[in-house]
Amino acid sequence: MSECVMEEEERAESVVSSCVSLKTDRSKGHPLNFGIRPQGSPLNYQKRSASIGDSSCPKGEKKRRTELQTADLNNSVSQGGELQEVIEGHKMSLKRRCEHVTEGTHEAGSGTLLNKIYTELYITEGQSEEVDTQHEVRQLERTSKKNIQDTPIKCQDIFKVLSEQQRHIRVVLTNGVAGVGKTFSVQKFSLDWAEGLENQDISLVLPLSCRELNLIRDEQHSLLSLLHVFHPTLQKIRAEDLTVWKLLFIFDGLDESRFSLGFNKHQLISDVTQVSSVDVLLVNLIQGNLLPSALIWITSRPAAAHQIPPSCVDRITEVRGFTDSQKEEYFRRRFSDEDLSKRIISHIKASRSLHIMCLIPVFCWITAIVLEDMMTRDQRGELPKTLTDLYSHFLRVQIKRKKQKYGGKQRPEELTEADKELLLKLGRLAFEHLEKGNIMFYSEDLERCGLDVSEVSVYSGVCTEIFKRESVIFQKSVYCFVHLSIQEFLAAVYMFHLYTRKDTAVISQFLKYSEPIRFSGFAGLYTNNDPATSLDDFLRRALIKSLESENGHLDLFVRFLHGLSLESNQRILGGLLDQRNSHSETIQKVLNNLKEENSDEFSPDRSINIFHCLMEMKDQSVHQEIQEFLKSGKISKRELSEIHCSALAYLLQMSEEVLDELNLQQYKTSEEGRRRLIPAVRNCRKFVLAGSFLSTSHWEVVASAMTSNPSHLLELDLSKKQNLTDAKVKLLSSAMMHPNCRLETLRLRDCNLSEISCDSLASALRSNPSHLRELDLSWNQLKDSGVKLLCGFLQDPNCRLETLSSFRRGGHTGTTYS
Ligand SMILES: Nc1ncnc2c1ncn2[C@@H]1O[C@H](COP(=O)(O)OP(=O)(O)OP(=O)(O)O)[C@@H](O)[C@H]1O
Repeated sequence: MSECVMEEEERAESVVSSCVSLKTDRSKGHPLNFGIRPQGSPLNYQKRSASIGDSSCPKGEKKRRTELQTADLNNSVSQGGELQEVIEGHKMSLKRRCEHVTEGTHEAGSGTLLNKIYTELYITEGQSEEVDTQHEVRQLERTSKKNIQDTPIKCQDIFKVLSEQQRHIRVVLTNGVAGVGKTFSVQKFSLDWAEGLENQDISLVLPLSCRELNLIRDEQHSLLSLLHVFHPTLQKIRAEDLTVWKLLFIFDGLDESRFSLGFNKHQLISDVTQVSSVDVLLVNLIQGNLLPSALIWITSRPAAAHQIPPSCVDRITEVRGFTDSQKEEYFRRRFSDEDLSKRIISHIKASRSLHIMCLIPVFCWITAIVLEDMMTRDQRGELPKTLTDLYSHFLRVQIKRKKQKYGGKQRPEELTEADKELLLKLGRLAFEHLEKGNIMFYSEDLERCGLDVSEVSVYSGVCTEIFKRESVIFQKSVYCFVHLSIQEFLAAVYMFHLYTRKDTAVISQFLKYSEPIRFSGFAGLYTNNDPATSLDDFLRRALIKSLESENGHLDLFVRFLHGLSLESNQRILGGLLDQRNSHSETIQKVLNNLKEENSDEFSPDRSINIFHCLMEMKDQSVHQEIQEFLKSGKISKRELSEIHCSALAYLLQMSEEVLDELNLQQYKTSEEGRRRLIPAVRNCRKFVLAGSFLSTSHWEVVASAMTSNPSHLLELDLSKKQNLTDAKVKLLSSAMMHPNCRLETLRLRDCNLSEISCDSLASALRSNPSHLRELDLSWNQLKDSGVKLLCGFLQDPNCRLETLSSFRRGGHTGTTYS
């Protein structure tokens, strides 16, 4: 081991408690540049600060101790009080920035105290699978079940070495869906540091939001000048200071960055005064070419996290939102009126979908705003139970707040023509950018939709101006909806409005199918450009459009669209939508369409959204029938329709209990119905799939069940699947290679396996050999070469296989290994 590596390990050891062992290969292959040791690196300080992480230390005492330690550090690294002053100045400035939160309803900087409302979040080390392929609201439904195998980690500990297997943690990547609390975590971490409470071994915490960095993406900067721009209090620091201090750079919201990180091909930079573009500086920092001892924390929504190569990351964490008790804690902290918080908590507990949604803090915030308003005024209406209900109320509360704040002659509940116009322009912005997948808008984007920037800032609860403070440095403001789901809601409001106004041009453009219509139910009914005439026709075509989306980016939009067709929801919106189309016969037609929809061509995950649309329309019949079906225990007796199967798949997937066996043949339903049940494979131990034909999207769901964290699937029986092509075996084999896969039994009897398939299986078995106990390959016409490939695996010392059955059609005997 080279000397410099040892030095790095010593440093790593020194910042955490003494029980840490250095023996690990976790950071193997990480391109850390250990060769450059910062001059006068404060090793001594770090050793002395080892007890900082001691959570048993009372807060006051901890603060006093850490203040002494920080002072000690700063004296040792700076050659005078001047730099100490710089640090103190930076701490004060950061504290000012972070101590208040802006939650959309306040002017920047004038909001609530962070420490008053901050509620501990559930953060885990590692991350759940397939987070990047599904719409975020669907992900949250899936992640709402807490996994037993998850390792929780506290926000303030993310750079600490917590187990014997870990070594120095330099780069941390924190994933999390929109609104889950990543920025709040960054803010809390920074505030605790600035107040001298946590992580005092770090000399400077330097948050840099990617939104802000976007604004200089076309400029050239050195790392030093970048810091001067974003942290003006650091004007006095020099290049040498950066190399001796322990710095933490926080890049918040990688998903919002509009620059691309080229890790493979970029200019090498190791000097903090060398000028380049922001993306190149970032890549060099992450790779450790620039300031190799600096800590880096990157936060991102899951879809963008892949930009950072795994080899550069020492720890991945995932913000999972609030656990059930944290949800309650949130509402208790938020309201000083104990009775009100109790009533809100019990309402949320009584509504399953609201309760699930509140896993994400931003939904807690929306729910808190709506329920507080409804419960504290004299109101007779029903409390919201569906998402459309909730979001309609949210919009109404925002309108009311605006009226109270800025005055106006009419009653706060009433919408003026100007209000309507403004909301619809916002809706247009939301819709046009939702289609393109955009969540951030510049003034030009607003102007294109006829929005006056000053109007938008008045609606601060709906569309937040994010760049207030920085406007001194930058001329450009950036806007976004406070949460993607609000953008989706307003987009649906806009689209529904266009429908009621018969604005066929935009509607037809939106509904245009990407391919000729292939559905049996639709054949001959429409041509691509036919305008939607009736409400049921319009909603049906919007649904198909959403089913066609690969990542489900229109799922929530289409759910809202269905919800908005109900008069009860339109009424909440106070005249924003025309109510003339919602006759009960039309509504019944829409419901029937949803129940009879043929969606066999799409992923079964997408089909579940049809059931959600039904729920948004407050049709509980399918849900109730499935609950009765489950209670009856007679699963093979009752005939199930396709929509029943989607509802069942959803309930089984979300169930707290893991199903022992999912055998598709046991259900009395059509072939499509069986395929719609497949998402339930994610929550069962044994999956039996005989007969049914599955397309790639179905196999992908099975593979995702094998790789999810944790994976419950222990036994997979695919016997008699003659159409198990090489490509599908390859998909399954790749899933078997995944470290999360725990499959113990795999039955592939009579599957017509080719040599290529045997090869894929053999490589999977070799790369992840420790789980599989039983492999049944009987009644396949395996060639000798295929058998040889598989037998190679039997010699692997890690092979745990106990039974390998390989009868051939000719009747050779199988072999049992123990
Ligand atoms: N720990 C928390 N305690 C209390 N409220 C929270 C917490 N975390 C988040 N929130 C609420 O959720 C909102 C969204 O949080 P935040 O901006 O941190 O999410 P995010 O993960 O950064 O989202 P995005 O990816 O959309 O930027 C906050 O404005 C706040 O209302």
